[in-house]
Amino acid sequence: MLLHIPRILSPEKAAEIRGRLEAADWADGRETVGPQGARVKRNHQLPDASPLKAELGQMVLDALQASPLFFAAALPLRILPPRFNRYTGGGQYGFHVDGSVMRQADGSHIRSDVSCTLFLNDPDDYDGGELIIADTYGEHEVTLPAGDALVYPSSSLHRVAPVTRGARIASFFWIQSMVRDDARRRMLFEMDTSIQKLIADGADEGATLQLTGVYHNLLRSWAET
Ligand SMILES: O=C(O)CCC(=O)C(=O)O
Ligand SMILES: [Fe+2]
Repeated sequence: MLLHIPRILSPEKAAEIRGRLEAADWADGRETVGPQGARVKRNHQLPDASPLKAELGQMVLDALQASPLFFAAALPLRILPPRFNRYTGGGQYGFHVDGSVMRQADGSHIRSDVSCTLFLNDPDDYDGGELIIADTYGEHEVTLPAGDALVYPSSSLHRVAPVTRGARIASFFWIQSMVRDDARRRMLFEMDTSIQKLIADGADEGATLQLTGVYHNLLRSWAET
């Protein structure tokens, strides 16, 4: 499931993070991928050991905590510390699939079920830079306003088109979901959003209670914790 999540960060918070990133020491993005990714990856990232990465990453995690839509869509169990990237001067990231199991600093591992790009500047600031995700319906091209995020299955082939003017700045990270299967996670998300709408529309209480029970019982049988 591809889902646009508006306003994870307010425009002010996104601007604050951008300001902090302006003076940052960027490293070659190829340092954090395997050989397959390195062949097609041409961008910059904050180094994993950078204190700024940890500080800004915590701001992103705090903002995610406050987003019920992100929670409903990703059903996060663990989130890898957010990273930050920048594409300029033709920088791009060719088609690749994200690593399936990622090692954390403490030696534990996270399975990537859901990938997320949180856009930190507006599409007017650059040309190109579309996040292009391939699925069975074809290719979806996405650029979003600063502060908005896209979640997409980590299993999908995706790429970032060359940035031919300006700079594209984003945070990106991976989530191990309580529900590993994308199709199940999508059904739960759709059920959750319809229940919320029925409740907001004042639907019959007994019926919404029963549906809420079905939601939780499905989650109970599918969730890994
Ligand atoms: O920059 C992006 O939007 C995505 C980056 C990406 O796909 C990755 O680093 O694996
Ligand atoms: Fe990726």
